[in-house]
Amino acid sequence: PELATTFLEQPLDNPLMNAAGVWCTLAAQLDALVESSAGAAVTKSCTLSRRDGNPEPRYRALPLGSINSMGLPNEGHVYYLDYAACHDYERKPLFVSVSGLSLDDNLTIVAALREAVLPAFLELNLSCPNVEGKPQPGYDFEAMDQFLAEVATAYRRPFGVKLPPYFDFVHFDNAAEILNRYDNLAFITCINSIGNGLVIDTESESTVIRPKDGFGGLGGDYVLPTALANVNAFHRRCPGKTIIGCGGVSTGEHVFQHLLAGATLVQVGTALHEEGPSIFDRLQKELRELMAKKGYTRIEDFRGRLKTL
Ligand SMILES: O=C(O)c1[nH]c(=O)[nH]c(=O)c1I
Repeated sequence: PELATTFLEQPLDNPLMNAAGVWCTLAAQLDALVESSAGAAVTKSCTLSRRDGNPEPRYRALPLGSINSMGLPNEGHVYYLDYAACHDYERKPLFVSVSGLSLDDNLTIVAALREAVLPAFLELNLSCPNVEGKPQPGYDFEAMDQFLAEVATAYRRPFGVKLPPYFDFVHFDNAAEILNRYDNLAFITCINSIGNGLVIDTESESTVIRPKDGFGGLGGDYVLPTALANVNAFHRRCPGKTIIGCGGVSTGEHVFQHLLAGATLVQVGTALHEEGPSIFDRLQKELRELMAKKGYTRIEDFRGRLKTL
């Protein structure tokens, strides 16, 4: 079976990539992703200036996934624009994730990305749940609409957004109605971590991460059904846009389910953090085996064809 696919008319060897924030904060990590069999790569969400992020421990792997409150540690937007300027786009696409701390910061970063005239894809992160005192725009529809109006106008080129998970059909409807207003908003990445979960260690009777009294974003097995729901909800509501699935992927079967739900590309976070970039070989092998068993030769044979009862 063939895993080759296209994204915004660009050819990719396969639909797999990292989730923003995982294995992508430093150039050496990004180089490892470019060397790996991932079909594409995305940079750590960046702010205007470099940030240390939250105090450690701020990430914890768990039997069923992970919890994190990294606090947006990154090298500042220029570092990632420089990386994007040196990337070989013939080899695989590169996405630049942007999560400015204000609308003005986002506009400054987006303007710099546009001035650089690079083939990189902008993934505007509206869903970081871990910066104290900063509510995430994805849960404030007025703010989200304002951010998108200004960024869409300033950037003028195709871009995408990284959304938080929603849990209510009215929220799916309201978010989709906003996204559909922007013609150059070309792709939607669902989902970011499920924000502000609390993991308790019974033996020590304590939280397991330091920031925010132990509250942090959940990833891994915990979030797969929510991720699939958000992928399918926006696939149904935004027919003109491309969906990137993210959340709960650790096997080829999970990749298959995201594609069935309507995703075009599939991002891997927690499992990549734990297994390393060789995971992309395993996921492709498992996906090919599943496709062969089902008699599919290409991704378009089943992508978006989830049946209902
Ligand atoms: O804490 C983080 O750095 C972080 N952590 C997440 O789980 N999602 C995000 O978008 C971000 I910007």
